[in-house]
Amino acid sequence: MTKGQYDHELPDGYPAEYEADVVLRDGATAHLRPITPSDAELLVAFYARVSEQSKYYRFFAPYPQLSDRDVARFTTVDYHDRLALIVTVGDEMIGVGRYERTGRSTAEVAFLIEDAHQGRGLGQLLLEHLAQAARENGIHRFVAEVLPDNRKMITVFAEAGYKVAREFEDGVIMVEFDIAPTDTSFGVMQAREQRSEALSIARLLTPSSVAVIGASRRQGTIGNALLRNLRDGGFPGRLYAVNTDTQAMPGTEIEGVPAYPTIREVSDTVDLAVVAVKAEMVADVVLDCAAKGVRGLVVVSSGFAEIGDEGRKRQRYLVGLARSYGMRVIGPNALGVINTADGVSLNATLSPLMPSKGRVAFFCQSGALGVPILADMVGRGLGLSTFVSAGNRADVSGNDLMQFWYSDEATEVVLLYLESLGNPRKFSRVARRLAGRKPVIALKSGRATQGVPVGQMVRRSQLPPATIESLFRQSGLIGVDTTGELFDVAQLLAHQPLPKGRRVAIVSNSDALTLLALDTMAGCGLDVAGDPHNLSPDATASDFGVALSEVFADDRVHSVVVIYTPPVQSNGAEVAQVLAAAAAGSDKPVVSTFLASRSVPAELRVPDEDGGAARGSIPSFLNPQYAVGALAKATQYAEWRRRSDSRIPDLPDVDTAGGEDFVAEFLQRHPGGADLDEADRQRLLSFYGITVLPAFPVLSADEAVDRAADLGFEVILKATAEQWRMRPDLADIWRHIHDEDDMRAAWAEMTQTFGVASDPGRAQFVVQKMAPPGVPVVISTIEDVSFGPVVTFGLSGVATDLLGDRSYRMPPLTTRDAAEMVREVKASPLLYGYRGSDPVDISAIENLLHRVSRLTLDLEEVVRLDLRSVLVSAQGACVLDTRVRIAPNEKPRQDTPARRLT
Ligand SMILES: CC(=O)SCCNC(=O)CCNC(=O)[C@H](O)C(C)(C)COP(=O)(O)OP(=O)(O)OC[C@H]1O[C@@H](n2cnc3c(N)ncnc32)[C@H](O)[C@@H]1OP(=O)(O)O
Repeated sequence: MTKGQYDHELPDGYPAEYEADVVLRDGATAHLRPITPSDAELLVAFYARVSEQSKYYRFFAPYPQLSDRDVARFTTVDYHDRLALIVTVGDEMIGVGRYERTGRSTAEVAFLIEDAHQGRGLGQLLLEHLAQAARENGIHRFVAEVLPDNRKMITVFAEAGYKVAREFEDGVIMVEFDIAPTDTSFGVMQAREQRSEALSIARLLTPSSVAVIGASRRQGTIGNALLRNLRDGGFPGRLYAVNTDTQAMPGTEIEGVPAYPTIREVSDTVDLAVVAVKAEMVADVVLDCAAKGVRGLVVVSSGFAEIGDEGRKRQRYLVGLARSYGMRVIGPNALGVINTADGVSLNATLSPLMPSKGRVAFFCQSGALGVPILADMVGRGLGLSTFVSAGNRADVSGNDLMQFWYSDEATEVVLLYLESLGNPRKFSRVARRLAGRKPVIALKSGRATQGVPVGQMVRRSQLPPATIESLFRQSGLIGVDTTGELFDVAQLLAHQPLPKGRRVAIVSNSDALTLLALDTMAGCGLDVAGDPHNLSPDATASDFGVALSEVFADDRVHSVVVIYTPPVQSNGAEVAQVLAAAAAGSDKPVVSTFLASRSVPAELRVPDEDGGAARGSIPSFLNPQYAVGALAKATQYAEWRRRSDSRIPDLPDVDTAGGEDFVAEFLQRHPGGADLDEADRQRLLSFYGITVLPAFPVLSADEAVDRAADLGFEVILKATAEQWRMRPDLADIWRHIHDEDDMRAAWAEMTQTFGVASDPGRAQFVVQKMAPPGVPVVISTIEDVSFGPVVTFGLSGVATDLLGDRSYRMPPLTTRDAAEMVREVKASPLLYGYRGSDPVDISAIENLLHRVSRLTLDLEEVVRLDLRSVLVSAQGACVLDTRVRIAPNEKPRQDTPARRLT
């Protein structure tokens, strides 16, 4: 292996003077430079095995460039004020890290640290090594970055006495390690994952050379179409056709492209392989690609997870194989990828139409929809940056792409067509981060419950369809219902600024269309800024000009809708020119309904250097409802972006480790999972600072009286069985008890109403101290197949239940999320003081919501958590009744060989 074989782009912020030649302890020299994401990526792409006696790490499934006898060695050198970690294989250095001393005791680790939930990951080993090296060098502390969702790991550190220091804007937490003088074992670490993910996707999407494997000579076949589309899409790099049925002879061509029987015979390097051979042959092709040093695969072939168990096995094998050679895979069963960037112009898809270069990126989960959707984009003249239809998403997922687009400068707007959300816990975090930087418009199908095609791979959400919109909104996603709307909103956001508020001015020469616009505005929360400028049907361009200059100058106007219906003697071009001139340079977004167009008409276009529509171009919609609808979505998104009070509260009293230990111990007692009894529920919730008013099971009237006396009256006597709780026709399941006589009378009555216990040994009633009166509310969590954990809130009662009056959010909850959850339910006025009642302590509800959210995120095994009776009053919240279920976590981990150390 030679130096320079890997990319060494330095991340921002590393001064060049960190580069230097240094002499290693054993006398060898090495060129020292900061570790880069690609170094780190390279390192974690190895499987490593540790020889306990030495500091040598053996790679047994190495990069193609390394043989399985290669041994990586980690050496630490002291270089001026910095320590450097040098990773060498044989005589060659494959990675260099530096950790920096400030004073004599602090060092910083600039490393990618790999997730090591299962066993000891390479990142963990690196850390152990660093700790050792630090100790040897008299360094007592260093700092590493951790992603906040890795709570388990943070807990491990906290327990071991490491400080979790600061939380940064993009959610990275710095952990400070105090290096103990003796052995230190590190827990799970994951950092810079996003940067590394983005980097590998960027490489995959910008190949200099591409081979189509299975490039058929027969027109009309998939392999042939892929080759032609690449060729005709203007790919400027080197293109090769691979077809086993060709001669290994110079000059052999398919579709005018140099052809070879296998990729191994291509004399050039190949960056990307587009694979369209029968599923059974894909693994062999992958091995050939690995030998060739290919970096990425787009596997179009079907016959994988979508066909059942056998295909799933084949898919796992494919991904494992590819990743063990450091290759990323798009697919299998993929439509492919497009990258319109200058100098790339890559159309590795089955779509013969390639949209022009633009600022919109598109992740399309459906292959079948991909082709018509791309055609629609071309029809609308909507420019594209990248398009990915990743098929079964066995390796590269929508989440990965969102991470890539976060830092992709060519992309300003992201479109998602989703059928399911992959890893939902990750989805909300990644989406929220991306949406904080650029608009993300999402169309989610898979809401229907009837008539769903058999064998559909999509996991169906159990949540009421309307809640999907609110879950999207929480993450800052712009949810839409149709592909038309997807592009309408994209047209607007790709070309116009975000509205600064809700007030809209309408300038129109059609009363009928103005009315339609006003109706739509009323329905979607936009306000009218003053009276509409209703011009006569035969208004001239200068009439429009006067009205437009007024609204653009008016500070009360946040955005402008222009409706123009041309009279018979059309002067459309003139009106368009006037509009374009009036809008130029304005920071108010403008939308129009103009000559029944649904793109950016030539007159309203600000051309960019490629002849496309640049920012400032004014999109035009088929009718004013579409225009206003798109504006409303943009306005909501802009409001989300402006929110400043979105903080995830700290909850310092939460004892995650206590909760985890409890769950582990509970699962030992109940290996298959079980509902928790009263005492266990109290204990578990106490780790999260949730106090439940104790309830004492009683078996007889005498016992009930004794208990009540112990507690001191006032108490309640409550029936506990599930079947009674749910029956609206029965009298109250609990009674307020003042004294012994009350208790005896109530006992007699209630045992009469609810029947005598079938099992006399099992208590059917509990005695509980009387809680202060308040409004009863419910807080629960649901584990949804599509969205992952979801926290819900509502007021108790049959009516609110029937109406489904609940709010839903994905954890973690920000302070804003919790506040909105409470306000959003229709019955919420009862909490804020209704008809003379005292307002309740809203912050107590919000506090409980945060604790429940945190517990759900921390303890995945808690599959159900209901605080099903919480009384809230002006004095606070009192939790009366809960239900909790713990079950073993059977979700398969998304481990791939490159991420696991075996
Ligand atoms: C919903 C969407 O649209 S998204 C897209 C999802 N993907 C799909 O729908 C793809 C579905 N189709 C498949 O998966 C098919 O199996 C395909 C397209 C991969 C292969 O199609 P087939 O026509 O069966 O392939 P076939 O075995 O005939 O080989 C095609 C060509 O590749 C060549 N070939 C076969 N194996 C290899 C190989 N290992 N290496 C190189 N070339 C090969 C053959 O020589 C043949 O060339 P020819 O047509 O010039 O004679």
